[in-house]
Amino acid sequence: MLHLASRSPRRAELLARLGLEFGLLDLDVPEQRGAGEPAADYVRRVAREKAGAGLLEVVAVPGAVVLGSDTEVILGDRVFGKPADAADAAEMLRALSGRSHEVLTAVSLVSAGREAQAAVLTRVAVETMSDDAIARYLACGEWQGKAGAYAIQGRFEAHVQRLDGSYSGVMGLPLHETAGLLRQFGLLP
Ligand SMILES: Cc1cn([C@H]2C[C@H](O)[C@@H](COP(=O)(O)OP(=O)(O)OP(=O)(O)O)O2)c(=O)[nH]c1=O
Repeated sequence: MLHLASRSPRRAELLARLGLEFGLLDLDVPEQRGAGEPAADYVRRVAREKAGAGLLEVVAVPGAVVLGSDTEVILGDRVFGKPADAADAAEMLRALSGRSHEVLTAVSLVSAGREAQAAVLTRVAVETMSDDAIARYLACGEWQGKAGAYAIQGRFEAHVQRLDGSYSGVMGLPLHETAGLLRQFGLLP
């Protein structure tokens, strides 16, 4: 039985598209990047920790497999997680305006005896946004709880010039790579 260790409704919606049944685990795993920790190591570590924390909850269930995932927005040496408030979100959007950044999502699958992971990097080019355009976007509220203060699956897509990589990965769960991991665990044909 598969369990999704996530509070993100997007991840549940995306996973459901693969057509398999799964349970939901409500966990709160701290996301704190270590000093000097490379972004890719950080995203992979947090995804593994989410899956590992989930496994502790269901370890008594025979055949339990847990999926954990993490998404961060990377701009040079800066890593943007979920903004703390509107001011933080405004700062992130000003930094992303008029340039390309990367969205990195790692997915971990763990069971009692096994672990596997995939990570997907997607390049996203954002048009130049005026302060007014940023203020209008912030007013719609969709930035809340999203890495980098935007949700590509909503109004923000109008500001995206190009995307090279995985659209579902930007939303939080790259479906092609996730299906590959689930196949390795015998959960998908
Ligand atoms: C960039 C981007 C991020 N996001 C979301 C995906 C993730 O839910 C969130 C990044 O935060 P995460 O810490 O990866 O996930 P989460 O806290 O929402 O959920 P959980 O840890 O319980 O699984 O940002 C979008 O929905 N659209 C986007 O375009």
